Amino acid sequence: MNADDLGSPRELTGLQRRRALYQPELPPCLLQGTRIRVEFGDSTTTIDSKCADIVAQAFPHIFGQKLVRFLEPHTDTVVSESDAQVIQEHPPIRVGVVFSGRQSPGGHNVIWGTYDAMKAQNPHNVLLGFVGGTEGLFAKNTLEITDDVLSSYKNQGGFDLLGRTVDQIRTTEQINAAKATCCDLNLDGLIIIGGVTSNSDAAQLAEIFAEHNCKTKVIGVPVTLSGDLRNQFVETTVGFDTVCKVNSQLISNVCLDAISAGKYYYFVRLMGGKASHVALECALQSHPNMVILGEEVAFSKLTLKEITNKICDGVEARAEQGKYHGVLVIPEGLIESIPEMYALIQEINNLHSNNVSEADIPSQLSPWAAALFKFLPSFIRRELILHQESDNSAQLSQIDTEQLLAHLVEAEMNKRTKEGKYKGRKFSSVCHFFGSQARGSPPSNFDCNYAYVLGHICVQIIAAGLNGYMATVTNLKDSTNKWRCAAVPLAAMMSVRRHLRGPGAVPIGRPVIHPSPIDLKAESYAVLREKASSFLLDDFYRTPGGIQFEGPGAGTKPITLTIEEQDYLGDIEILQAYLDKVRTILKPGCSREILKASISSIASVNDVLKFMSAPLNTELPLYHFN
Ligand SMILES: O=P(O)(O)OC[C@H]1O[C@](O)(CO)[C@@H](O)[C@@H]1O
Repeated sequence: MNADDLGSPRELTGLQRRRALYQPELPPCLLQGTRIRVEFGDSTTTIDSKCADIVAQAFPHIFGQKLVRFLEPHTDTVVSESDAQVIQEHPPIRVGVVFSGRQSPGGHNVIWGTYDAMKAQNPHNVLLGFVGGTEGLFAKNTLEITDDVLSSYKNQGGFDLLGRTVDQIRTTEQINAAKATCCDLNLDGLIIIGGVTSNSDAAQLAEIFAEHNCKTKVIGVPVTLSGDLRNQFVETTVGFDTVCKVNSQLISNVCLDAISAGKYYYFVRLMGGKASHVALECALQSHPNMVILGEEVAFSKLTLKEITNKICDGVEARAEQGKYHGVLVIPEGLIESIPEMYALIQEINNLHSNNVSEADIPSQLSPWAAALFKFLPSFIRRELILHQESDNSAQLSQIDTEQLLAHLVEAEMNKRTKEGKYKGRKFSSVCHFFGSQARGSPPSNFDCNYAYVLGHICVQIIAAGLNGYMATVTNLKDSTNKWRCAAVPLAAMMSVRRHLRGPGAVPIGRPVIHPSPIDLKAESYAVLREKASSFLLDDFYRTPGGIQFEGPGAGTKPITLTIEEQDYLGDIEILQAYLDKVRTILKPGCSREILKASISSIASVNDVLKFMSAPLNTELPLYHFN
């Protein structure tokens, strides 16, 4: 990457110029300018109480800190004056900000929000961006953020204002370099923008700074498209909303393309890290025929063979209905959830950690792993041994799991054909990986607002002198004026993995913030499973459309369903009821195709609602049946 290309003014298109004019909304507590009430709540331990001792030992300086809320100064409060304060004085401060995670729509607005809040507190405040991500931090490569610098990056996608590199502040050398930079630049605060790994690194840095009496306060901001930094304190991450909306649109386009020609199976893999939040959300939005989540595969311990058979059974069932097209959605983390693949990847990771070269890895695998490795197509073998991610795991974005599955499904379908078990047309597939197509999108209004608010909160955290905290906002499903702003100790989100379950469980590894998996007991997953056979056979495709930033279409989409769960469940129930009702009044001769076309063109749930409450003989809204 050429650092000279970063941070320079961009030539904006008409849409980008309009987007730059969008003014993100702030909740009331942040509208009061500099008069904000800081309220200290309970002391924290950790989200997994069984690890509290280990976390306390690893982070003696930042463990156990209090939860903090930011409120309007006049808010009635039940806490004593010693537990709340309105900071009156704002001497000039110097703050650094760094992108330490993969690009995610909305990241630029964290910087904008930080800048605006700093300038409102004191016009002499200085915000320095580190050019080239964490490597820029180590090398003290800065760009002062000004109105001019920001002007072409407001509400825009990408991370190209500052760029990013290794996403890691972990080795002694890296930590020392970061410390030297913060001391030399006399920083009061360092804001680290990223996901679970970067926020774990932020905690480590905060601990070391506290131990060495370094005055720089370290703050983490939850920004990752994966949506996996989610726990009792964090509802969602910046970028997840946009990425799910864009991917859902892409999937629904693929669905309509598939049904139009009726000849291909589309295998779509979605970027989103180890957890399957993006895949679940997009499946609920677009209703592809099949979706296989990593968490359910891990839970049921499904092998590669079983997954292949499951897909082939779906293909056969559809062929019986004369359908030779379909759409399968998988998360990129699926590969690691398949037990035998997980074990193989672990062996490869261990060899990497022992500095075995990529070329030598195949010959050093254990016999069973070598056998599995040999069975895999050569493109997957090549991808599996690529060098590791910054958290020492496999590079999921580089492993074409959708192509592996398409390859195995085709082989199995050919076998079934030869054996006379499958008599349908030849199986044919097209593969897609949707990653940067969505990741580089202009952020949705939700992500613009969320990121901008988090930037403001970072400044309040630094003004309150807090170290080792994450900026958070809750109540996100409500309008911005009901959002609740807070700061949560990073140590409170940490836990340690265990080897086994139960009393004999042995903790392994150091405490970090782990990605949260899909909760298989959650309502959203239950809906997906309940509708699985309808999705598989009925081509119940849903067209959420592209993001509408303004105008009549802008307010029609909910934020991600996993936050808006209840509203969505209503939506899907209504659609199903609509389908049932349509079926009961179909005139003889109305073809199934027409019915399907009408269902997939439903424009608004309100139309359906109106129809549902009308008498049975009412003419169908929007659609005509022969
Ligand atoms: O584009 P890159 O560098 O391959 O990064 C992709 C990775 O980044 C993430 O978005 C976040 O870690 C993962 O979901 C994905 O595997």
